[in-house]
Amino acid sequence: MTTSEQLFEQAKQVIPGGVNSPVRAFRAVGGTPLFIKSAKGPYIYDEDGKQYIELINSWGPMILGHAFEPVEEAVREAIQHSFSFGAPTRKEVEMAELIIDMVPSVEKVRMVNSGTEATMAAIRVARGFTGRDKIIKFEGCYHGHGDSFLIAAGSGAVTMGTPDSPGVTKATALDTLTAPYNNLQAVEMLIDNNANQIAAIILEPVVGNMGCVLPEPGFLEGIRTLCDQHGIILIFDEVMTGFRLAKGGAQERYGVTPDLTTMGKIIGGGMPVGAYGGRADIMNIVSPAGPVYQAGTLSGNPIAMSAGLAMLRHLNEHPEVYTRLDGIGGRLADGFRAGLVKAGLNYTINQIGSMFTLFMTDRSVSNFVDAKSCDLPLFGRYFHAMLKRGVYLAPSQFESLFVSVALTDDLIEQVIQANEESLMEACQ
Ligand SMILES: Cc1ncc(COP(=O)(O)O)c(C=O)c1O
Ligand SMILES: NCC(=O)CCC(=O)O
Repeated sequence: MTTSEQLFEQAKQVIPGGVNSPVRAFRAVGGTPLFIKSAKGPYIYDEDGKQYIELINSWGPMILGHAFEPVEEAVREAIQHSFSFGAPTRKEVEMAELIIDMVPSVEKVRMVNSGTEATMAAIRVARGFTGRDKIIKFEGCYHGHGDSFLIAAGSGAVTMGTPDSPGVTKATALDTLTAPYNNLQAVEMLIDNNANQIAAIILEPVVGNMGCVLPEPGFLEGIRTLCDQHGIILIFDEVMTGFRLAKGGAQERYGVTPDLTTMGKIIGGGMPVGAYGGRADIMNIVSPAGPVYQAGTLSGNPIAMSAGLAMLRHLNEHPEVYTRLDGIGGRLADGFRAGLVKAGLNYTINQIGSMFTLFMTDRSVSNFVDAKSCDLPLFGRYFHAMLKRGVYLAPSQFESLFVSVALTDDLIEQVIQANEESLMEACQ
């Protein structure tokens, strides 16, 4: 038995399914999750001392590689002054100013502790502002585990076969309307059939949670126009894409401006941080400025703010990081395509910047139905073949891979080689 196997046996006795978040279990691919001991730069190390090249990077946050020194230093400095005050700090002001500088659509911002908290608060604010109850989300998008979002949800929810989770009340589910991603007509119909009842449309401007799916030309613009025409608040969930696809996120890259933005992952430099922000007139209804309540004992935590500030400052001051990430993502996608050709497979690769997914399907993938057409047993064999070759992928077809800037040219070549061999092995 490996140490990971031993720990997993122990974990299953005391933690549901042995993991603290379902996506970590190897349910969809079989086998035992690796228990991780440490990570540095482009590598992660398991409890058995094995080294893997990282393509998950903590599901996004470690965009500069693991244990990035300026972040480490900032945390070391911060812990000397105690861990939490539950009172305002200078760092929170600096953090808000920096976010507003990097993401121009954000005029005011509130810090929370996770992406889930950010999206839950954002729809409450949209409902409070508009006086309407319903929201529209897209099939296969994941916005954290808030009740309103576990309807046709992507990521771990679809991986585990529970995109509509039990435990969500019927009343809550009725207030969440869903449409296929990239389908403006379906959204228009929902709006027409629910006149003056839609508070918000929330979407991942580039989806990461059914695998990586890009908005088709005109889709984001069309949603923006519909929101303007019908007094609907447009929420971009940039928990994954924020500070990743550009320093100003997908909204900068696509030139479409939401009313509210939710953020997470990179914003905390690896610490538990989320944020939501946007138009000042909307954010001013948040308590104590206004009546919509939202709070948190540990919100704006000084250690987390220090880590996040160090991360965001680096990204803000080094735009070349994004050029490099685009280069790495592009090279990997090209290399993976070459691997597919060699293996005689006509599968689909979606990539933008440092996000990408190899979908085990011949169809082009632009929505949840397309994503679900993948050969999942083949993906499982491919996943394990990659793992055997020292490449750590997300253990599900319904996830995007996240590249960090720590990936050197040599490592890119190793990953491309591993992909080619793994495709061959998986198809045997
Ligand atoms: C787009 C998106 N929104 C929200 C969330 C929820 O964030 P968290 O896991 O920090 O609660 C995630 C990931 O988990 C995400 O990918
Ligand atoms: N796509 C999945 C995530 O980004 C979240 C990870 C988690 O829920 O643990």
